[in-house]
Amino acid sequence: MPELVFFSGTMDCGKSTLALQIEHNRSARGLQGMIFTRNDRAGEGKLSSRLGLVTDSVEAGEGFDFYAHIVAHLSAGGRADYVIADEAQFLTPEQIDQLARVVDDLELDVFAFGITTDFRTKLFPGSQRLVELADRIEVLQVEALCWCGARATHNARTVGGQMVVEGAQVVVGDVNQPETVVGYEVLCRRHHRRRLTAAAARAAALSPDVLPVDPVSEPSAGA
Ligand SMILES: Nc1ncnc2c1ncn2[C@@H]1O[C@H](COP(=O)(O)OP(=O)(O)O)[C@@H](O)[C@H]1O
Ligand SMILES: Cc1cn([C@H]2C[C@H](O)[C@@H](COP(=O)(O)O)O2)c(=O)[nH]c1=O
Repeated sequence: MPELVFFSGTMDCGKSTLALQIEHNRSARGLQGMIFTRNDRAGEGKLSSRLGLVTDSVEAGEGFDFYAHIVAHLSAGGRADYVIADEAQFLTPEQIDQLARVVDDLELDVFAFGITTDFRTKLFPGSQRLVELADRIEVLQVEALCWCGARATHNARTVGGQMVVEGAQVVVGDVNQPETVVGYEVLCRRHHRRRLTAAAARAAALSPDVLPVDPVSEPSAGA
């Protein structure tokens, strides 16, 4: 039975790598995939992983119709055994509906990859629709880690090195960026709530305000 599967996780947890592995394993067995992305950091029409792998893809922009595109491809004698859609958080809810129709009416597996929530911890519309429609939601097994060592569950955005919680939902970018540009950092919920990035935690640790109090000079309880 064909499925719509949503592989979700934070930024930098290996989603695009897994998409490329699924593509590799299936094409090695003679299957033909159709690969789509939107706003990949490597540029238009590319699906890229931080491990250095990259493949060509079809750029699924704002008005792109997945169902019509795939039907046209098949009608022209093309072959398609499965579909991969990376950066699926950027797709519109209508486009996710089209992907569900590809599964149900064209009987193709669709593997969608994306982050669930944005830097404000709000669902992306495309991810929300995937959660609503997917046959299966898979959380990536290689967990990204917060600076404290806990599993990272949230994405923080930094501007000038400071964590922000206001701004446009979509700003293409990456983790481990210099302070001068918009960057991202994955955090556990506790530290996302406290707006404590790795840099903020380092700064707080160095601040005299939080240095351990010398018990000798500390006034006694009753004083
Ligand atoms: N130099 C490296 N050596 C080993 N693994 C790496 C290296 N750089 C990145 N990775 C792995 O790649 C993952 C990011 O993969 P990627 O597919 O680009 O993530 P996503 O698409 O989820 O943002 C990291 O979590 C890490 O596991
Ligand atoms: C949290 C968040 C992320 N983005 C952008 C930043 C990247 O270009 C992609 C995520 O890519 P990845 O392969 O999963 O690392 O999404 C954004 O536009 N808005 C956000 O809130």
